[in-house]
This record gives sequence, structure tokens and C-alpha cells, in this order.
Amino acid sequence: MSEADPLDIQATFDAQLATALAWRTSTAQQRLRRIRRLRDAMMAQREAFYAAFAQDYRKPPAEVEASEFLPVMDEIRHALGRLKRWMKPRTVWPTTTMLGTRASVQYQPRGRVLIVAPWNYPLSLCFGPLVSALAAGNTAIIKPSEMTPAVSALMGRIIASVFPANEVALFEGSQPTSRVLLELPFDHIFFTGSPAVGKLVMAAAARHLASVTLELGGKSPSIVDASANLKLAAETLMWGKFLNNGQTCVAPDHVYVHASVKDAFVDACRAVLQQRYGAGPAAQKASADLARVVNRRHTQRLASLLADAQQRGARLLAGGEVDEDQCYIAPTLLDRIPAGAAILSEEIFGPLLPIIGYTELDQVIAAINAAPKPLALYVWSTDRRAVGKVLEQTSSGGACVNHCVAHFAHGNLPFGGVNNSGMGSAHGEYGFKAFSHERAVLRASPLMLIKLFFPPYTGRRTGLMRTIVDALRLPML
Ligand SMILES: NC(=O)c1ccc[n+]([C@@H]2O[C@H](COP(=O)([O-])OP(=O)(O)OC[C@H]3O[C@@H](n4cnc5c(N)ncnc54)[C@H](O)[C@@H]3O)[C@@H](O)[C@H]2O)c1
Repeated sequence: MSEADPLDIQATFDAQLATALAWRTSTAQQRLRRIRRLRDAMMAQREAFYAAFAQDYRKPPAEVEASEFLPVMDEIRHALGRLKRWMKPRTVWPTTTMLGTRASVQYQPRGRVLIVAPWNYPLSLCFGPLVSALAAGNTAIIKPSEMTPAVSALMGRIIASVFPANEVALFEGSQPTSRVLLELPFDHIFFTGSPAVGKLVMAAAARHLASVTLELGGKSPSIVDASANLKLAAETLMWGKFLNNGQTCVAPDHVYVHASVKDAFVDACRAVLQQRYGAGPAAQKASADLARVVNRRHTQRLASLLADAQQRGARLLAGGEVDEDQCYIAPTLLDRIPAGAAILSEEIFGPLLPIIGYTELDQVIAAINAAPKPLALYVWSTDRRAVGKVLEQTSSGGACVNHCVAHFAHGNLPFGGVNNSGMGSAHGEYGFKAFSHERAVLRASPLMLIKLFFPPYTGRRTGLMRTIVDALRLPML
């Protein structure tokens, strides 16, 4: 992979300053025009995207539609319909001591923003945040992943055809290019990727006190309890796990299943896999509906997680076939994984699903709370009290009940992690706000109460202040 020229990056960043200042006063119409041009150029390359995704990791066209175009188009549609409302300054009521003033929150573009994206949903995770950045009135520089070169190159051509570099630019490259970009004093950095690199990005941002949105990963747990609809659980979980061949930040990483329904759940999962991808190993390998692992290095990483678990005594319940040359790993279900196996501590990010039997929900909750806070948590149950208990006693970026992954596509929900799985939110209005500065504006009047707080501090004035402060003990109406 060739790296972007640092001088070119610096010149582009410098050139975006004047645009960013001019765009502070941009109207909703001007911003939407940019977004529409991006949409039209992207959709004009639909077939080219199919080919690029096939080349990079044999992603099926249906999954390109459902997990790349759909989220971006939904983001665009949302912005087209709502941007005017989002941009409107929000008037707020005066609090007691602010009587006599008027106040509002003004949404300002942050300025020049950097978007760094991972490889697993390269289009959705570059253009989705870009739509939010443009909606909020920012210029942007995008650094896609080096691991999906065909898609990255195509996105680069689209960006160059729609925007002059002083508005939006895309630089291909790997870590060296990323590092050059992270040296620059961007106003905001929107990073999607691993927690390990997220820490480096946050440290780099700290040098300029750039604000950050960190969309990270981790091990998202799932729970199937004894009351669950097992057919629904198997159908949804097998979809969320094997979509994009398990290479999804919010994929169920592992699943806790109540011991009383574990065998029936495994049978239901096997049936779903056979119905969707073929009855035997050869048919599944030939299935056009399974993407490949992104490259050989990641195939080897997953193969060693599998081998390590098996050597320690894990039992294979489905799949297990590995073909490194074709970056293929079959949809795999495992159980009886002993503590200490790497598959139980590393983010799997591939088509391997550990199934862990349990008898006490409290123990599952304790195990979840003992690990870093995950990006997502899923529970399949028809017992409302059990669902309430899981949602109340755990923390995660997002959660689904009787489903998985789908909350990503809900434009009215904030999408993001918590601590180790990230900070800040994306999508819809939350994405617009991530790329906006919420500026507090207070307008004074000659009759405002706070004038009573000015010196000279006579005895009467001090007494009045005491009365006002004491009055704050009264409950709010
Ligand atoms: N929360 C989300 O929305 C979300 C979405 C997709 C993926 N992810 C997470 O992303 C990870 C997988 O993606 P990945 O392997 O591309 O992540 P990654 O962190 O290795 O890379 C992400 C981006 O950072 C760049 N990068 C890598 N190392 C760097 C370094 N040392 N300095 C500067 N830049 C560097 C890469 O070139 C790439 O563009 C998983 O952890 C997954 O859970 C999160």
C-alpha cells in the first residue's frame, strides 16, 4: 500500500481552513446540496461497488445493499428531512436566577474534521459519518482502511469527483498516513476502529485538545434464557453473527445459553445455518452468501483462536473448516471452552461463536460486569423481569431484546460505545451533534435578576443574596 504524501496532506488541511470559516454561515440548503451530490455519485457507482467488494473480500451484493448502501442512504434521507430542524437554535427556559435573560443553544460546525475508518464496513463507516459531518457544516478529510483497497480507491474517486480538496478529501494509506493526519490540529476526530488504536487517536487528539468521537469494538455478549423463543433467537443470532462473515463491530461475540435449552438452541442454530448456507461443509464453502475473512493474516488469527480452544478441549458443534488460501472459515459453533482460552478474552471478529451454558442469570451478569463495557449486549427472553434485570444491571453501548445488530440501523437511536467500546454517538441527530459545537448563548436585559449580585456588597444586598440562595432549597415547580 502506498502512503499519501505528507506535503499534500498538509496543503489540503491548510486549504480547508478558509472553507471551514466560510461554511460557518452555510445554510441547510447549501449543506443538503453537497449531501445530494455525494449520494448521486455514490449510487451511480453501485455496480462498481459490487465489484470492489467482491474483489476485497467477496462480500455478497445483497450484503453490500443491506449493510453498506442502506445505512448511508438512510443517514442521507434522515438529514434531508430533518436538517433544518436540527440546525435551528434551541431556546431554553431561564432557570430561577436567570430570570430576565433569554437563552438558546446554537449549533455551530466544529470546523475541519478527520474521519478515520476501519475495513469491515468500509463504505458505510466512511460515508455515513461524512454525511453527518457535511450536515453539520464541516470540511472533512477521510482516511479509509488499507485492508479494502478496491473499495477505498473507488471511494477516493467518488470524493474527488464531487468535492474540491479544500472541501472534502480522501487519503488512502495505512498507519504512516494515519499518523501524519493525527499530527494536525483538527477541530474534531471521528475514529472508528479497535480500542487499542482508539487510545492512540485519543492521545494524539489530546495534543491539540481536539474533541473526539470514538466508535470502538470489544466482545458483545448475548444471553438466551430458558423462556426464549429459540427459533427466533437462532434466526436472528445466526444473521447477526454471520453477516459480513462475523466481521461486525456489534456482532454477538459469544452467547450464554440457559443449560435447560442449550441443546435445543444448538439444533435450531444448525438448522438455520444449513437452510441459509447449505447442508454440508462443501455446500457452505461454495455458498455465494458468505463473505470471506478480509485477508490471510486475519484468517490465521481466527484459525489460531479456534485451534487454541480445541486444543484446550472445546467441542465443535458446527463448522470448523479452515482454508487459509481462500480466507475461508466455515460458520462455526463451539462449546465447552475452558477458561483461559484466548477466544474468551480477545474480540473474535469472525465466524466463530462460543456457546456457554449457564444456570444462574446472576453469574452471567457478574461475568459481563467483570469484563470491559461492551459495544452491544443482546438478550433473548420472554420473561420481562429477566430482561429488565439484564438491562438495569449491566452497561453497554447499545442493546437489543430478542434481536441483535439491528439497533445500528435505527436512525433515531444514538449509536456508540461506552468507555472501552467508545465515546460519543453517531447517526441521525446524534451524528449531527457529534460534528457540531453546542454553543450556549445568553441574551441579557436591563431587568435581569442577576443584577442584584453586582457590588457594592451592602448588608442589604448580601441579605438578598442569602434569601435567593435559600430559596433554591425549594423544590422546582
Ligand atoms: N463501533 C463501531 O462503529 C465499529 C465499527 C466497525 C469496526 N469497529 C471496530 O474496529 C475494529 C476492526 O477494524 P480495524 O481492524 O480496521 O481497526 P483498526 O483500529 O486496526 O484500524 C482502524 C483505522 O485506524 C488506522 N490505524 C491502524 N493502526 C493505527 C495506528 N497505530 N495509528 C494510527 N492509525 C492506525 C487504520 O489504518 C484504519 O484506518 C474492531 O475492534 C471493531 O469492533 C467498531
